[in-house]
Amino acid sequence: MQRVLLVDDDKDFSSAVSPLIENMGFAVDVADRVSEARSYLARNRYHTLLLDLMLPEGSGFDVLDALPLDRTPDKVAFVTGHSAIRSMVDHLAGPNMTYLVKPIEIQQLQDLLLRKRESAPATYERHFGVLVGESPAMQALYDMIGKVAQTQANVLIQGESGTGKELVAQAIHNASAAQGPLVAANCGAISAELIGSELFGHEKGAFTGAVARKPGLFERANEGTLFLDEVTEMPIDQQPNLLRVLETGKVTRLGGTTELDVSCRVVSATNRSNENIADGGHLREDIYFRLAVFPLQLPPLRDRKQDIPLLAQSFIDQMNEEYATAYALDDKILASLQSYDWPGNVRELRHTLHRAFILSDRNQNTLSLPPQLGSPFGRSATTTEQTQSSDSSSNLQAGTTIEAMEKRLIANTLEAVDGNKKQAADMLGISLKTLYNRLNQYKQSES
Ligand SMILES: Nc1ncnc2c1ncn2[C@@H]1O[C@H](COP(=O)(O)OP(=O)(O)OP(=O)(O)O)[C@@H](O)[C@H]1O
Repeated sequence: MQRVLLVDDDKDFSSAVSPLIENMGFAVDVADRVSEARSYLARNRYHTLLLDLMLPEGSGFDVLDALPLDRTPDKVAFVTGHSAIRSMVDHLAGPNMTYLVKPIEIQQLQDLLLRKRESAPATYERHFGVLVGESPAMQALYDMIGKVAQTQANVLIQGESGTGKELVAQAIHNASAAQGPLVAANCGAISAELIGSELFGHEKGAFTGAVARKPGLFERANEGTLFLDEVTEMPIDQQPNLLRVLETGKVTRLGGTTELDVSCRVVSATNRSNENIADGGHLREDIYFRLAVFPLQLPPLRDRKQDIPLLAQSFIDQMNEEYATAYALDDKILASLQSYDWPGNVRELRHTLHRAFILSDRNQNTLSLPPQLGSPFGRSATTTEQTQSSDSSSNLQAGTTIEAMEKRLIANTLEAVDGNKKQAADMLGISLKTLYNRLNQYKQSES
């Protein structure tokens, strides 16, 4: 939620205006002196600063003087009892500076806060260098990331596909004092035969094809963070080896005899729910408790739709930078992005904007969205009937590529088994590894 800072020593005025601002969908902080305002500004970024000119300890300008460069609000309004202030503010003002004369009318506040919000590009912060979003759910997540990063606790991140689990692992690593690197492995994509050697390393000659000594991922992540994505897809017979390393902090390479000390935080991730992990026997209970010392649940995007404008703006900014373009998002586009449920979460949003970016007319600078939002991985925006009829009409249409058909088949199968990749691979008659390879290919071609 965007924030407003109200700096005024007139307590009656602050307590009358704050609820009005809150009703307009903002969080409000109130400061009654310069030092308090500065301390709020050091901690938060504000959409609007409402500033009384005359304050204990100085003036509203003293608050502005101390504004951190990266915390410039979208708009500053001086609040005064004297209309004579107008000429002064007009003289000083930039396009985002204005004034309000007491008593303030609701309409004036709405014009100031809401009109600006509609027309200005959303501004966003990258929390821990990577995560965008200011919804209460994301704020709570940042709080937990900040706390757990100060410890060495292992973290299990759960959430639907595309909610940002990998990014959260990066955020935890960034926020920690780790000296070593972040090393990532996708447990579902490594074959059962190779996973031991990938994680723990091997000595030369340990098995056919082991032509040289290879350190494992645990060793490479020493003093850093090991990210085990899709940890619940790790073959069950490999899990005791993992447990041993987690318990002892020692690793023995395959074919080796020496125990090596390894010290790293293990952050793991899964799309599976707690019930599915337990009932499906995907993770041994003892491993679960070692990995999930600190469990984190990522909210789906449909439950934090106020993050959509910020995320969308961040993706458009990235593309504009990469292609030296100047596309903007208008209110109509934002409204239609916010009206969709994004079953594929942030990844699907990003993909849709990328597609829109490619399709848009570069001379117009305004992005045009595809007529239908969503991807083959989307599950809820269209009704089942709509999906079935569109499927049946296009299933065997001449001109569809085999690759597109394969992608659709994989998407539909995953949908039918509620995202369970093992079951989907079985139904499709391919190995889990092949399924992951395909999904990774699609991911790469979308990003
Ligand atoms: N809060 C966020 N801020 C910015 N980008 C985000 C955020 N969350 C997700 N993304 C972007 O969305 C895409 C998917 O994120 P990520 O790969 O971390 O999801 P995931 O939950 O690990 O998905 P999967 O379970 O399918 O592996 C990436 O392009 C990532 O950069």
